[in-house]
Amino acid sequence: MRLYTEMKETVVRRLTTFPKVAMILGSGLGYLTEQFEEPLAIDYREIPGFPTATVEGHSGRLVFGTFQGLPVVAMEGRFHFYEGHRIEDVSSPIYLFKELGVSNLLITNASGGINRSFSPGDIVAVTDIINFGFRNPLRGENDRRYGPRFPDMSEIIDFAWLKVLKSRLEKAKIDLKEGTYCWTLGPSYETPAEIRAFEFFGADLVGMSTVPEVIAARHCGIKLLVLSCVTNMASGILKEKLTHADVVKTANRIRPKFTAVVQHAVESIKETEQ
Ligand SMILES: O=P(O)(O)O[C@H]1O[C@H](CO)[C@@H](O)[C@H]1O
Ligand code: HPA
Repeated sequence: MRLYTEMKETVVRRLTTFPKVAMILGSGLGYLTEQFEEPLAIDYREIPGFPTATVEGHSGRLVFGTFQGLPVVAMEGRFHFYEGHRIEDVSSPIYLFKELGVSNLLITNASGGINRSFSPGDIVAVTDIINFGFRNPLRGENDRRYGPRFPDMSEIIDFAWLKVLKSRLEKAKIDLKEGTYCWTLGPSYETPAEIRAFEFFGADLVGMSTVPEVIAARHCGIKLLVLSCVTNMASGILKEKLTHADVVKTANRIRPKFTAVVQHAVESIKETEQ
């Protein structure tokens, strides 16, 4: 689509190396870009047609650099449907990544834990999703240059990539759980009755992002891994009230562990290619 090539042209003018790996950093997880060598930040406002990030904990920059020896780009701040963006704009960064030649995408998010074996601070590899936002970014005319009209969704992530990551984390004695992520539109948190319903339908985690990005990544064939930080137990599971300030606080609390898991995830890419 013309829009994505325009976005690409603006970004490319500033780059010396094309990224191989892209990351979308969830609420409170933007600190990861501090680990990048030779960082180059581009404000979303500089990119034509790119939406702007409005949520606290999402600073609104594309940061390029080197991480674990690989050229990377990270979104410090993602787009959520509840901010008022069109659903196709929520997923537009994925197509920019595709245009830039990105082969691997690591999506991260903050989520509420529905599965009672999870605790705040846990990191969960998302292995499946439920679209309870009932919106699809592929609605409308399909651009066949990116992918098919009816993309397969039977395996949303790259399980070979996850396998390597799990074996690395086992050796490093870092715990990684697995689960199904359920998307709600937000921005209000869920009610206890909604969480009971989502639990019945097989959800382990709940959040207000990720699913449109996953659908777009499957559409255009980028290898995907999704890591969720459980920042709180979902509504009604504990007595506490939910606040975004607490979500960001917990995401910050697990900074060393989360950084280590992402380092291993990027290192794992090298191993899957051997
Ligand atoms: O999914 P991310 O962007 O990490 O953020 C999560 O945290 C916010 C709510 O606290 C919502 O935006 C929810 O989706
Ligand atoms: N619900 C929805 N989104 C979230 C939550 C939650 O409990 N925690 C972090 N993001």
